[in-house]
Amino acid sequence: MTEAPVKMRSRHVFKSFGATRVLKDVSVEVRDGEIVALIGPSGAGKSTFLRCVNNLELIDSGSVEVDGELIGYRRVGDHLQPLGDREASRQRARIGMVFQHFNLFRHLTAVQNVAYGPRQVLRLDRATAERRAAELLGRMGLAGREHHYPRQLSGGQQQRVAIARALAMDPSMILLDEPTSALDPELRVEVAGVIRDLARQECTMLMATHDIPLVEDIADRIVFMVDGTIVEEGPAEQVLNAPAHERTRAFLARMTSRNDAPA
Ligand SMILES: Nc1ncnc2c1ncn2[C@@H]1O[C@H](COP(=O)(O)OP(=O)(O)OP(=O)(O)O)[C@@H](O)[C@H]1O
Repeated sequence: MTEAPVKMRSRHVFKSFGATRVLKDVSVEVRDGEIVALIGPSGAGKSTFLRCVNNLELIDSGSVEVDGELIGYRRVGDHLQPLGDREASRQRARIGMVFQHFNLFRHLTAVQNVAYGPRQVLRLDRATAERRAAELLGRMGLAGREHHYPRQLSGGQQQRVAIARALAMDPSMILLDEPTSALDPELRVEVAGVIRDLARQECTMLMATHDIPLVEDIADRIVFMVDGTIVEEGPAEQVLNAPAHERTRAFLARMTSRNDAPA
């Protein structure tokens, strides 16, 4: 079987915030249609890495490419120059991002939240953008909630609006940052179901998560990161069942026992 083409490739990414070195030589590949789970303890740098892929943060050195295009910088001769605002937001618009705390506009309804990007960035007219938004909300099981404001929706429903919002831009890939971790168990199941459906539709996803059952369910590959460095990566089944590294084993044991603990 030939391997799918590479969708996202990071090479030797370093990122610091002041004196805090957060990413230290992170090289990751995500292939077209692949679901990659980025796992690891709190503070490992998972969110920061996703933010770098989406150009919400600029890396200090190394490179990130999506569909072969350099993210955050342009080459000028031998040098790299940070992109201007316009180019940076064009890149951001091509990569969907779903956040832990949904990040919906509070003053916009569900359908307006989903239609916002297509109207502002893709320049769709209002009727077309809202019709497409309503269709996507329907696919997320939110028919009838189109005109609700975020405060009138449960956390699970808000996260499904956020996923619809990401899909509305026809993204090249979707980054999910702890999409289920702000949710109660039953709402988590609801959102996990939507993410599982997307995985079946061969969306390309890179997801930072502590939700090991969701990882077991949908991930093709796992990247395990500790303290800004990748400790282990491989096919999900292999990493979950026979982790090669002691730190991966200890982390998974800790996470699994926490998930199995009575509520
Ligand atoms: N904007 C920032 N300014 C300063 N430090 C930051 C900033 N963003 C992240 N950090 C630091 O970077 C480190 C990694 O944070 P990050 O949120 O990427 O980790 P994480 O693996 O996603 O953790 P969690 O699982 O808790 O979400 C932490 O020490 C954090 O305090």
